Amino acid sequence: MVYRSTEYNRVLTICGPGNNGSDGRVAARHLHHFGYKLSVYYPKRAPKPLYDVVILWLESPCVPFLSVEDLSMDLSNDFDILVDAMFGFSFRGTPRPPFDVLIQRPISIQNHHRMHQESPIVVSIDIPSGWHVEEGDINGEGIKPDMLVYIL
Ligand SMILES: NC(=O)C1=CN([C@@H]2O[C@H](COP(=O)(O)OP(=O)(O)OC[C@H]3O[C@@H](n4cnc5c(N)ncnc54)[C@H](O)[C@@H]3O)[C@@H](O)[C@H]2O)[C@@H](O)CC1
Repeated sequence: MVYRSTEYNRVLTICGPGNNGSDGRVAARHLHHFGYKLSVYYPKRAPKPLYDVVILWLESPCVPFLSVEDLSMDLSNDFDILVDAMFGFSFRGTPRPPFDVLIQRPISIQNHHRMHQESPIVVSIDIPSGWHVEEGDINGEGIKPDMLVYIL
């Protein structure tokens, strides 16, 4: 582990509506068992049985699913790691609500805090959210993660 749970304990996983979001919830489950303190934000739930199973694995007092009201304006106060599981290789165009605002939150944290104080580490799964799978960060508004987790 590069970012050990003893140092980087509080993790927020932000999940999108597709399989990238499912990867995020599976990652959350594993991280919980590795000793991290997990929270999951999954604002746009897709009605798919497989996705429901992954939610059932997770939903417990130990891994809260947050509502938008639970998210503080400045996520850097509450979390040491943000897991970006919003979009993977099927992302197209520019982000639609609520992800237009959500994608901006890790980016603005990185821009505002990095020079002055510690900010949460941003870890993207498969593809940084907002990037086109082949053409990259076309709009220049995608997430620039500290770490990308990609499994061949
Ligand atoms: N297919 C595979 O081989 C595997 C895929 N996996 C994961 O699944 C990801 C791909 O999953 P999906 O194909 O479900 O796609 P994504 O999870 O990348 O996203 C699809 C969802 O995003 C929405 N969306 C696309 N563009 C949007 C925009 N501009 N604004 C708002 N919503 C938008 C779509 O309507 C759809 O609901 C991969 O990147 C990877 O993380 C892994 O689970 C393992 C295997």
